[in-house]
Amino acid sequence: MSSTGLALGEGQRSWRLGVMGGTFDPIHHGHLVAASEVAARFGLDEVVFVPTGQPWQKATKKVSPAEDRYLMTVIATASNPRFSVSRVDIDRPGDTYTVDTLRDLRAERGTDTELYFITGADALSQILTWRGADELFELAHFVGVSRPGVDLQQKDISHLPADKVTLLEIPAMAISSTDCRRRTSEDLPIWYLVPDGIVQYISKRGLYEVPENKESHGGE
Ligand SMILES: Nc1ncnc2c1ncn2[C@@H]1O[C@H](COP(=O)(O)OP(=O)(O)OP(=O)(O)O)[C@@H](O)[C@H]1O
Ligand SMILES: O=C(O)c1ccc[n+]([C@@H]2O[C@H](COP(=O)([O-])O)[C@@H](O)[C@H]2O)c1
Repeated sequence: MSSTGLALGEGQRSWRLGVMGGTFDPIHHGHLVAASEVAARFGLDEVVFVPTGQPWQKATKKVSPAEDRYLMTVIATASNPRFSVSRVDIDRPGDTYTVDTLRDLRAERGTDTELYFITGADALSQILTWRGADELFELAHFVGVSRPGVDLQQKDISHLPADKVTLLEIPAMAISSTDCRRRTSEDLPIWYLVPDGIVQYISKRGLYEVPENKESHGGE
């Protein structure tokens, strides 16, 4: 890794680190394809997956324990040498904000690391509602990826700094965590929507067995 704390020498370039933040409840192939595609298109050296601690925008929904979401993310990414997982968000108390995620990764990896935050294009168009929106663009470049149901041509990002934001069409994967949870609760298969190890983990831990609308808010 280039994050040695020493200045970069001549001919060396900074380490390009993709940051894929998500609730990952559970992680699925849509997330993995998005990370892989952005890595290829931006020449990223590594993509770090960062499971959220407490996603404040999902405060009224039941979210599985952070350790389950973290372990599923580790299992799903283990076979790719360029993928890694960070605990920065789940180890930080309180609600999760991306500005804290990026500050922590910057402090951990050093200033010779360029950060590329990967998110759905739908989320990206809302980014000015995120905490510390101005600082976000100083810390990272933002890549908004397509997902089924989101028309990139319709996304207006003219209010965002043009040199800090890119929209990227990726292979369409009509998969959502919501649908994986619903299918599990209805005893329908999720094979091939998520990596095999995630099917096994969900079954072993009994996650999502009760329909979401029958549960009270739980989480941590
Ligand atoms: N199928 C997909 N294709 C591309 N991007 C996706 C896909 N699913 C999720 N993402 C993006 O990955 C990031 C993390 O997503 P998240 O963990 O919330 O998954 P999700 O499937 O959207 O979950 P939920 O259905 O519970 O809202 C978000 O920025 C989201 O837009
Ligand atoms: O910082 C914020 O205010 C903020 C608001 C909404 C979402 N995010 C981040 O966007 C990523 C995807 O979030 P989600 O809820 O779609 O899983 C995840 O890393 C969140 O922490 C961040």
